[in-house]
Formats: sequence, C-alpha cells, structure tokens
Amino acid sequence: MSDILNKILAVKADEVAAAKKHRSLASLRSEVEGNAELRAGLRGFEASLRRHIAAGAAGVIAEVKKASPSKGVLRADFRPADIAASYAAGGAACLSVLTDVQFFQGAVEYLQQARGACALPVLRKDFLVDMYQVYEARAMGADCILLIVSALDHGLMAEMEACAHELGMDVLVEVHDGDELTAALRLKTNLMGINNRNLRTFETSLDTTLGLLPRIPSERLVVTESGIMVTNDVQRMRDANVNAFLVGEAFMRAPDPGAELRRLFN
Ligand SMILES: O=P(O)(O)OC[C@@H](O)[C@@H](O)c1c[nH]c2ccccc12
Repeated sequence: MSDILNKILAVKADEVAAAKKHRSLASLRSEVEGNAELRAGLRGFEASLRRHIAAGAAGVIAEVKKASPSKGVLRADFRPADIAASYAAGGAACLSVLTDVQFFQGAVEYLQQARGACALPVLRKDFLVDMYQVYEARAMGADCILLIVSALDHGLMAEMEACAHELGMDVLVEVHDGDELTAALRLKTNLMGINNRNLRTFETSLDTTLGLLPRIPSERLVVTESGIMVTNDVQRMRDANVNAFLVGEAFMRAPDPGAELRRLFN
C-alpha cells in the first residue's frame, strides 16, 4: 500500500474533494458543455499523431514536465510557453503537459501557457480518478486525457472515456502489463499507451512495449511511453513498427528541447 502510485491516488482523491467544495460538478459541467467557443477550439490529438505518421515521420508527443518523483527537478529554467514553441518548431505532433502539482511540480497554468504558445493539441497529463477531472481537463483546454488502467476500475474508466469523447476529447489509455492491456482493449479508444515505466517501482524497460505489442490489433495506435533517451531507443521501436512516442526527460534535460526532438527523431 505504500507504493508511490497509491500515495499519488490518495492525494488526488483529496484534491478532487476540495475542488468540488470550491466549485460543484454541475457548475463545471455546464460551463464546459455550454461553451461553443471552447468546443470549436479543439485541435484533434489522435488526428495530429496519425497525420505525422502517415507522412512517414514519428508521431511525437512532447512532454512539458518540470520534475518527477523518481528523478527530481529535470529543468530548472522552466518556461512552458517557450518549451511549447520550441517543440512545435522541432516537429512535435502533440504536447503532453503535467498538471499535477505535488509530485511533478506541474500546474493547470502551464498547460494553458503551453497550449497558447503553439497550435499543437495537448494532453492533460495527470492522475484522473474522478469524472470531475474530465470536465476540468476540457475546461482548461485539454484536447486529450490520460486514463491509467492501474488507477481505475473498469466501470469508471469506461464512463470517463465516454464523457471525454462526448466533450470532443481523445483518450490515451495507459497500460503496463498484460492484464491491464486486456482491460484497455475493452475501451473504444484507439490510443494505446504502453508505459515502459512501472509507476509503482519506477523500473523502466523498453521490452515492456515490445512484449505487449503482438496483442494489439492494427487499428489501434500504440504510443510507447517513458524511457526513450537515445536514437537507438527510437530505432528499436520503429523497427518494431511503433511510430508514436511520448517523451519527456530526454527533451527536458536538453538546452533546446525542440532541437533535441529533431535530433532524436531526425
Ligand atoms: O520522461 P520520460 O521517461 O520520457 O517519460 C515521459 C512520460 O511517459 C512519463 O512522464 C509518464 C508516463 N505515464 C505517466 C503517468 C503519470 C505521470 C507521468 C507519466
């Protein structure tokens, strides 16, 4: 019970309870559902990934992440708008922005600053445990949400997916092992994230992606997540026909994140 994921999930439950006191679900929901401008501004997350891949490029989801619980601060000089503009210039298909404050030093404002600085679709990267956070994601401008199978029971996960889709967002479902993949394949989304990092132990191995790959039908789009550090990692994945990537640390540690993206994915 003392692993990091469980700690994070306990904090998330408290955060959601506090947010609901500040603003009711009904109020948040009516703001999101009644806002035609917000709806019209959706950027199409999966579509952008598929466009890049169809053109022969990698579909790179470039992450804006100041720190992580396993590595500490990754980037001291952290300016989300500049990072986002650099990623766009470097050929990213999409952005992922951490909004978790306590463990990743993220913020809702960072997502808004990053999204405002470019035309790329944006994933709200956080630990979603309640329907409330799906509406929150849309209210802050997210084009896609992350659903982590190990954090959710199936009924709630399916409801959150349906809600996101109704609001026009895409859903990236994240798995780390075979049982989680079985659950993820029962969802409708095409975006199948395989996290190479175990969120309980932080052990990271690209073999996680290669091991689960044969079980994923071809209409689903596999996103390999975490631990992509060098060109050989990219090559290993592309040789296995994995063309979508979620990368944070390698870019965050580089002086110019977008230039590093271009270098890594040439
Ligand atoms: O920094 P990396 O090793 O390139 O990893 C990026 C991303 O995959 C990682 O931040 C991540 C994957 N799934 C998550 C869930 C929550 C928080 C973070 C993550």
